[in-house]
Amino acid sequence: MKKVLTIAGSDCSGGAGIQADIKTITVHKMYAMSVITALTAQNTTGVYGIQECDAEFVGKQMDCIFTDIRPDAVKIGMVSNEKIIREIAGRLKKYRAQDVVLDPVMISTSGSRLISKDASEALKEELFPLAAVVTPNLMEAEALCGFSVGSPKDMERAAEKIAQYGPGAVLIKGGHLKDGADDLLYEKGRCTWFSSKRIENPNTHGTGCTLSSAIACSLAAGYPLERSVKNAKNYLTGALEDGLDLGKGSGPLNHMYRLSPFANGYPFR
Ligand SMILES: Nc1ncnc2c1ncn2[C@@H]1O[C@H](COP(=O)(O)OP(=O)(O)OP(=O)(O)O)[C@@H](O)[C@H]1O
Ligand SMILES: Cc1ncc(COP(=O)(O)O)c(N)n1
Repeated sequence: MKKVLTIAGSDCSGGAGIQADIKTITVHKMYAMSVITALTAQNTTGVYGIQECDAEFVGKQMDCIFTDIRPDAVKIGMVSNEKIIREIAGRLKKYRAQDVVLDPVMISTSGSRLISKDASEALKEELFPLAAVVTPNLMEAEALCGFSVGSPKDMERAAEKIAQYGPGAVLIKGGHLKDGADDLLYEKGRCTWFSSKRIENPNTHGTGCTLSSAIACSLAAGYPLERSVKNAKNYLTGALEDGLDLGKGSGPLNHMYRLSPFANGYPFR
């Protein structure tokens, strides 16, 4: 059984963060482990409170995992302050973690800041060089590269700039584009586009968390990055297309949307 670790914040309403990650990993028939960096009080309408975890305790959780059940891949989501980021980076290096997928979560769909302003620098310096791929959305790409990113051409320019922070690759997600929902993978100077039709569903809470966990699962299964992104995009599209409608705001995805193809193990071969 492949093992995948998520290092992220808890979303008590189950749509994003740790909960979305564990659902994704489990539906991929893999063993999910979690290091919780923060508790959030949130639901489909917004984020109403954040309780950060003590940084040393984040490190302790990582020690417990890496010295016992070693993960085949790691997904990183919400890491809200510099101390937590440094603790995570130190442990990833110490344990030589492989196949790290970093979702640089900055602001929630509902508009709340999930990372402190000064932590963005630490994220770039400490965690980007350890990641096989980083997966910013358009707004995060803007914050990282310092110019506005609203078109496919901008995405290509932004990816090239973000790649300079040292990750293996950059995937800029196009979920917030005006037309379509095309994602751009920039790897070793090469751009590959992953196109999909735009699904008219306002319930997109946790799409980024789900995509990054699904990429980590495919990497854990041994697929190369490009194919892993393709698999993850297919998984995400199915979970969004299913049209689950829960809560009063932007609701969660349906991870059980086609459970039967998963019955015999990893479904994308
Ligand atoms: N309406 C949509 N139709 C089709 N695909 C979408 C749609 N919205 C988002 N996606 C896809 O979902 C994935 C996540 O992209 P998005 O840009 O929404 O990330 P995000 O903003 O980080 O997500 P989150 O909502 O978790 O913060 C991408 O593969 C994107 O193309
Ligand atoms: C704990 C946690 N992690 C990540 C997100 C981002 O997801 P979204 O942008 O869909 O709100 C979130 N809302 N909460």
